[in-house]
Amino acid sequence: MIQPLLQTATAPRTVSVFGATGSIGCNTLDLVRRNPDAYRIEALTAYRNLDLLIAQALEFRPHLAVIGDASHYSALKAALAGTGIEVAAGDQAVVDAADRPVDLVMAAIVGAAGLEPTLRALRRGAVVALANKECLVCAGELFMREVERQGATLLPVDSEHNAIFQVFDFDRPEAVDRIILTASGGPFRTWDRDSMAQVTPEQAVAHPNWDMGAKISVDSATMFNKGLELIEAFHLFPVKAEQIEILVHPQSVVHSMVSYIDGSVLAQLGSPDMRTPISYALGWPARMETPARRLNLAQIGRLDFAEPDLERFPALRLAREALVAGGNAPTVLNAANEVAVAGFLARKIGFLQIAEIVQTTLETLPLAGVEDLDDVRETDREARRVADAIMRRIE
Ligand SMILES: NC(=O)C1=CN([C@@H]2O[C@H](COP(=O)(O)OP(=O)(O)OC[C@H]3O[C@@H](n4cnc5c(N)ncnc54)[C@H](OP(=O)(O)O)[C@@H]3O)[C@@H](O)[C@H]2O)C=CC1
Ligand SMILES: CC(=O)[C@@H](O)[C@H](O)COP(=O)(O)O
Ligand SMILES: [Mn+2]
Repeated sequence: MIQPLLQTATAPRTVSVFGATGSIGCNTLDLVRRNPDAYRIEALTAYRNLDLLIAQALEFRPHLAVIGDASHYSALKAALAGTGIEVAAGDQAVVDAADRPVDLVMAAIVGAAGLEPTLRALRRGAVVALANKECLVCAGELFMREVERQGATLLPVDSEHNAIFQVFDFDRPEAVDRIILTASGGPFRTWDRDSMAQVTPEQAVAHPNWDMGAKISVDSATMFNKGLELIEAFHLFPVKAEQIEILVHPQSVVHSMVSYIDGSVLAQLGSPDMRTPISYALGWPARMETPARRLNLAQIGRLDFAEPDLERFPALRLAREALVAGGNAPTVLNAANEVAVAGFLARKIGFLQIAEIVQTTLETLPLAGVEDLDDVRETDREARRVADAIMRRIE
């Protein structure tokens, strides 16, 4: 049983889970299930997975269950009738669910769709456990400005950023030399480009180490995931872009490292199980017990590291260029990637065309400043339109 510092036996921590039906959402609820006295669920949100949302609502008895796809409203209402659980549907209802006062919000919606509810939660002053990296890619500066303005607490859940969060000396950032983001290299780490041209969605979502949703699994395979994480790290930690390195580490045991000016390198290690970083956020500032397999380095025997290959994985180059260019470029990169990944999963385009579509979209749209959230929304819409048009030409 956990014993977080901010909790007493009579006051369970209240939690809302956005993206409850996804991989992060389910892992979060698994930890809650194992610690029933320590947490109470306020709101659960899903998008299309009605059956799972109903099952989760019946098990965890939140005050509110929201389905993003409004066509499921009646079915959700009927299934939860008589339970006392409030029901809502539609995109706006997902955002409004973030108004519910809670101790912690798990932001685990996939894609830029997570931006508005997460911002709403920040504005209400919730502690936000952030899995949704696309928030920071498409609106990093505005998002972090909002965090500062609200004095909000942001707890990184993405395994690499959670690792860095655990070993970064926030009191002495000037002592940090570099951040080293580890990358598994994905299922095609050793493949040549000709072979990658033929891969199927089934092969691309089969990550060697992690069990994740389809979109992030494809991102890992193209290595856009590491590109998005580069931009995510830039916004989360007080370092310059050139201080963030990417290092291929196929075993996903060292989750990331911070290198200090005295030559010390601090790393966080663990079995690849998202329940460890999720638990760090759920229990924060205390640690809680998880069922993650204990690391046995003697059994693992060796850990490998290598430089990333920017020729075979152009996503890494594109993401760094977008970060350095700034302005609307990261928003465009993220939106085009979301469109291209969806197209690949729907078998409209080939694997290598994901990065091609992102690159062409970036080349098509002029670099411009992003002043406010309306600019982000407009850039996101326009980039999706352009990426979609490029995809149709390829199809
Ligand atoms: N999975 C992992 O281990 C890791 C994930 N992350 C990040 O966490 C986030 C979630 O990833 P993951 O759990 O894998 O994703 P999944 O695809 O497994 O789950 C996504 C969740 O978001 C919901 N959703 C999808 N589209 C919308 C929308 N338009 N509006 C509202 N809700 C929506 C889905 O609902 P439904 O299923 O009901 O349609 C589901 O609950 C991503 O940003 C990812 O990059 C970061 C590190 C590790
Ligand atoms: C679990 C997690 O945080 C993922 O982002 C993971 O890191 C993906 O693995 P890659 O290193 O292959 O992108
Ligand atoms: Mn990650």
